[in-house]
Amino acid sequence: MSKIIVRGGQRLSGRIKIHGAKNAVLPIIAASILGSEGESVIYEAPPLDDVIVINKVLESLGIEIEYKDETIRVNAQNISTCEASYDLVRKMRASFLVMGPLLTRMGQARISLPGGCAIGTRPIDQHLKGFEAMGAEIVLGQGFIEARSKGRLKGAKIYLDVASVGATENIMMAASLAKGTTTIENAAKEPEIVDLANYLNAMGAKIRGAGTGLIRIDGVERLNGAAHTVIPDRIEAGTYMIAAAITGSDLYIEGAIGDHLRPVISKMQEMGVQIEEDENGLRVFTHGPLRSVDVKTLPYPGFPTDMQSQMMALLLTADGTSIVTETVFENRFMHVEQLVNMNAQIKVDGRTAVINGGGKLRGAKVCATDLRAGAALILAALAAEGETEITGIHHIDRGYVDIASKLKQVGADIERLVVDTLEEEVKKDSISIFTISPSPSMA
Ligand SMILES: CC(=O)N[C@H]1[C@@H](OP(=O)(O)OP(=O)(O)OC[C@H]2O[C@@H](n3ccc(=O)[nH]c3=O)[C@H](O)[C@@H]2O)O[C@H](CO)[C@@H](O)[C@@H]1O
Ligand SMILES: C=C(OP(=O)(O)O)C(=O)O
Repeated sequence: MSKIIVRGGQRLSGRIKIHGAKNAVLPIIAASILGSEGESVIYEAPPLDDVIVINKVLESLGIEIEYKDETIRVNAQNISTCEASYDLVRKMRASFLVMGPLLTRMGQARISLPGGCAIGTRPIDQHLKGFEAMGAEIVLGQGFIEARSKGRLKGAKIYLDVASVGATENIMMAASLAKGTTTIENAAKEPEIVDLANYLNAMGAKIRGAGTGLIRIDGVERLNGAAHTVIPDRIEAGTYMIAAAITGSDLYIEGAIGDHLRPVISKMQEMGVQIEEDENGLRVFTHGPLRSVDVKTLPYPGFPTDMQSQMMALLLTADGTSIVTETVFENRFMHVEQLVNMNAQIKVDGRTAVINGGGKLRGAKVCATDLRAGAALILAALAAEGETEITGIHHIDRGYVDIASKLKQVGADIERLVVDTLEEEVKKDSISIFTISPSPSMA
């Protein structure tokens, strides 16, 4: 088991380079299933545990896949089975994104039910509603979902009850090979949806309106492999922006796209953080104390739920009382208990947390209960007095490449102990097909 040790109080300076976006690359890898001829080449694929898992899902379907130097090559000409096993799907919910591509290309898919996770129940009813509207028959079995279609799926008008990111992606992929036109109303507008649509269009799909609430997909008869470069990870970028602000430092976040981070930039500026944008990234620095603000998470372009816990860590260092309301997931305050162990003053009532900022954070032994909770603990630890020991690091590895070494390089007193290289972790998990460069923090 690995753990991260942080001794707080260091000023940071320099540049941090942002990797490709986890939440963009996962659906893009799933979409590569649709390419019946030619190779897909996916650049800027971050070396994350989640990427390894979805690659393994594709491999288990008989697809040829190679992952080297942050580039994934997929040859999906032959697919030998339409079933994704429980062992893989339980490791990562996003595995369910292979349902749409398999169903539309092969006429059937059988996927284990993705489990609930720490941040909420996370149903998939909107994905299934979309597939059914396109003519698929859905069978819910013991622990699995099977979808079948007689012939090609048919284009349909689909209204999503919630602007679900995953449902929008799954339906968009399924509709790409359907007969006729599909419209998705109340579609999610996240930049990752636009990135997926760009990749699908490069494969030969006809998608318009991605990034708005109304997406129109004119189905085509076949799609082929294509080359695509994944967008930078806005949540990774936002996390390092907060690292700069929480330590009163000056950091340049290389690769961050300001337009993808508008709600985060705006809230941080409201707090008094200085942010300068240019075409290559963002400079984040502070002058003087920060002010409290209220934050409500919402689907894009609202404040991202994936930045809520990190923002809460920052609000602990601001003068005054802040209110954080989580509207996207019903159980995403698991980090509060851990932050309270670090002397944070936070009270939770349902979906609202009241944060009394300005007190001294103290180092403690804490546990990452989920991915972004883990990021928030690292951030709080950077600002805390004394030493913090963070366990549950496997959650953080799902979404951050080399977080400890990236922060160390800009001056943080941080180390990762009892280290396995990604390669060793992969071996333990009997994954042998990938060649992965050892990551600096783990070597
Ligand atoms: C791999 C990936 O991209 N993960 C992101 C994706 O997750 P994911 O795609 O799972 O999140 P959704 O947008 O689907 O979920 C948003 C809300 O809709 C609900 N819902 C969703 C689907 C459904 O069929 N029925 C339903 O009720 C969920 O329970 C949740 O309350 O978007 C989330 C919201 O921005 C982010 O936190 C995750 O990081
Ligand atoms: C919740 C997240 O991811 P996932 O949907 O993969 O669990 C996240 O990235 O914060």
